[in-house]
Amino acid sequence: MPHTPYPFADRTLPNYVDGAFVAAGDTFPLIDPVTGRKIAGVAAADRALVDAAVAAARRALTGPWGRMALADRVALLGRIADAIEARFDDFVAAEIADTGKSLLQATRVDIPRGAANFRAFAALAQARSTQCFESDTPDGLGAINYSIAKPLGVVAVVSPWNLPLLLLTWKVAPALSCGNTIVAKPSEETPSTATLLAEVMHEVGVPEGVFNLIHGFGAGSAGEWLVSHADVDAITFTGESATGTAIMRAAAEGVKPISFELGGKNAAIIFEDADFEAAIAGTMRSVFSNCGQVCLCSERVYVARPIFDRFVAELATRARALKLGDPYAGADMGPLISAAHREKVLGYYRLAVEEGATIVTGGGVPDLVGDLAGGSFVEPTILTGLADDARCVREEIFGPVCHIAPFDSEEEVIARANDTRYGLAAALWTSDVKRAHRVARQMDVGIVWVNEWFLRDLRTPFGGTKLSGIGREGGEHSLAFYSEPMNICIKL
Ligand SMILES: O=C(O)C(=O)/C=C/C=C/O
Repeated sequence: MPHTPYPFADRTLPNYVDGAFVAAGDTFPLIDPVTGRKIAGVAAADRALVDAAVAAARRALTGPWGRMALADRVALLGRIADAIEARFDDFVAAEIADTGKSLLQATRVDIPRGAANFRAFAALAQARSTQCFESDTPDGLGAINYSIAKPLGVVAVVSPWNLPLLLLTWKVAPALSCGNTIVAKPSEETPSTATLLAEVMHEVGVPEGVFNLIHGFGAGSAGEWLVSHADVDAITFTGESATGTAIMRAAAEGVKPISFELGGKNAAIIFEDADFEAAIAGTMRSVFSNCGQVCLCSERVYVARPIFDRFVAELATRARALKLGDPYAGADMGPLISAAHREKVLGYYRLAVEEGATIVTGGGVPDLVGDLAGGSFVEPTILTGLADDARCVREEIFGPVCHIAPFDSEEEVIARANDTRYGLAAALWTSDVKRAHRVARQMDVGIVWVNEWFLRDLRTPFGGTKLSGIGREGGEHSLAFYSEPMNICIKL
């Protein structure tokens, strides 16, 4: 179907430093995962450019941005949201070119959240209050203690390839709303909407140095130089737990605040009294959305034994009906992000068989022809029959796959669902309101959905426990992370 062309076709995506687009130096290829073809080149920031970006961000803290009134900062965030919406089709085309995600996912979730994140944190910053205490003193004259929120300073933002614009702006919006400046490093797989965001910032007049964008990939590149940079004040990262560990080591040197949203091996629990159709539809979304490449996806599904066979059969029927292919030809599900990630997921499909799984559906590569034959597609896959200690049940796969197991009691399924080193999210399906509250509270995760999945109120605490991360984003939790509170005591 006709659609907006990819904005950077056959060009070099530039870095954005101190208000200028910089495309000099080495480049690396940008691959469209639908076809496996190179669609552009990406300018890799060298260490000098990373230094320049951090220095520009430092300078901007004491320039017009640092002196800007809150109302003007809030208005600027609103203009960024307006500009994203004005270029909505460009952002959709860019996000799909980088990821191959479905038109529905890009137009209903990813790009709308880009604007929504800026609007949410403009409103939260505007409404923010601080604390004040009237204090008694021995002389009886009293004192006033009040607190103010100051920016952290220069914030390093390292964002992932699965929800590129959503997750980049989920950090950039609150960081800016609190008066910080930013050096952002998007995933090498998905530089396009981040580069469009830099164009938007430039267009709406965000002062130079406030938002900087650097590209790079692999070890010994921009991302590593950024998170270990001595003049960065804080680091926020969403991505794999192993990368989080490496970033934490780099942050330790300067004792820097870190905000991490990492991996998951999330459970979906379907009780016998669940609304069956809602549970099936909701679990289709929580397993296969974005080709299973969402940290909140359900890779472990537990179904009450009396409805187990019916649930497995129905989910498999619907999984087989998913249309894979070109996002612009109405595909329900696109490819994985890259050939390398496809190899990782296919490795788990093979491992599942070795571990004794029954492959209810999928387990391989779809038979796609023409341009799509070069894409990183895998079949939506449903496994059963694995033991709870199987690697496919314990390790994050990050693909369109789940393992479904029966359970017999509430206590049993809670214990099994919590038996993981991760602790991000859970989805519970039940019609019993008491059970919903009782079971939700016992889940060792940061986020529980009941009879829903990925319904998002941006004011709620968002993040995970254990290997799934450190801290919470969302609402006042983001404002708290991106601020340094200061208490001032006035003797009366
Ligand atoms: O919806 C959000 O705000 C969010 O952070 C989603 C994260 C998904 C990670 O894969």
